[in-house]
Amino acid sequence: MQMLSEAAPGKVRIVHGDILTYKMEKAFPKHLKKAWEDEPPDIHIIGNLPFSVSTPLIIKWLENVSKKDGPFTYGRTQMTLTFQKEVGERLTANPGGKQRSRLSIMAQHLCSVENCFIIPGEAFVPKPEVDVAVVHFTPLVQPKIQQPFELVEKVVRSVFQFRRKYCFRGLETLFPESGRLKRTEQLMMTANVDPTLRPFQLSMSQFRNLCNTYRKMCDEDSSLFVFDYREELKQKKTTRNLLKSTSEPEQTEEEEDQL
Ligand SMILES: C[S@@+](CC[C@H](N)C(=O)[O-])C[C@H]1O[C@@H](n2cnc3c(N)ncnc32)[C@H](O)[C@@H]1O
Repeated sequence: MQMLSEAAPGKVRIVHGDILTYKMEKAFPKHLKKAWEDEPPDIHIIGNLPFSVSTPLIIKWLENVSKKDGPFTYGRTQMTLTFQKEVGERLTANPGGKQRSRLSIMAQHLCSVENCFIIPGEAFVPKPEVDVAVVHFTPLVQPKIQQPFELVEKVVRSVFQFRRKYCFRGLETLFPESGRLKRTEQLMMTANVDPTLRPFQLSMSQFRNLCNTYRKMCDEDSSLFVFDYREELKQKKTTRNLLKSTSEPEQTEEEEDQL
């Protein structure tokens, strides 16, 4: 790095810092800024980071894309980053694909994502245990789901939490126990999604319909978005433990899923 800086005086600036906290919005000259609808700016983020950093970082940057802040205050800044091969496959997986997951929807609803090529592990010294995928991201002018990042995250996380079950099972967890079945049916019918599809089979437009319908339900019931299924489970467990001495232990839904 130092040699690179010396070989190109005035052209290379090296910043020693943590990429997870570095304020990228201050890194480049203001005149490079482009309007969001314009072509991407003359700024390209390239990173070959440890896998433990690149995955949390892409989630953070996807949130920045959604909010048009951080590196995306300059417009639709493009990124080329390396990931463990399997993570690269998840980022680019299509509906029905084995690797279709939360990351596929979170990345593809905000960016056009391209798996450029694979670098075999042997290319590195010391050789890592896994192959490396080089993935390119260009933020979309119009996200495919036009809802806040946190809402999309919540719906997508719920769908994929029971990967091998019908998508109905995961979506149920968006609703409190009282009225859960009725509201899940209402969500699926309004969004026109077959409840017996598996999470990995859902298309982007089905996720969009689910997010839009869930948003309407949240607008009608202000307590819905903050509802936390895990918290409800925890409270049920506490109540059960209190009653344990007088009754047989009951099996919770979460435990059932682990069997
Ligand atoms: C796989 S090496 C790549 C080195 C070089 N960039 C290349 O492509 O040949 C990963 C580099 O990321 C650096 N790194 C690790 N965590 C980081 C972080 N949080 N912020 C910035 N750099 C980090 C490491 O020090 C290491 O130099």
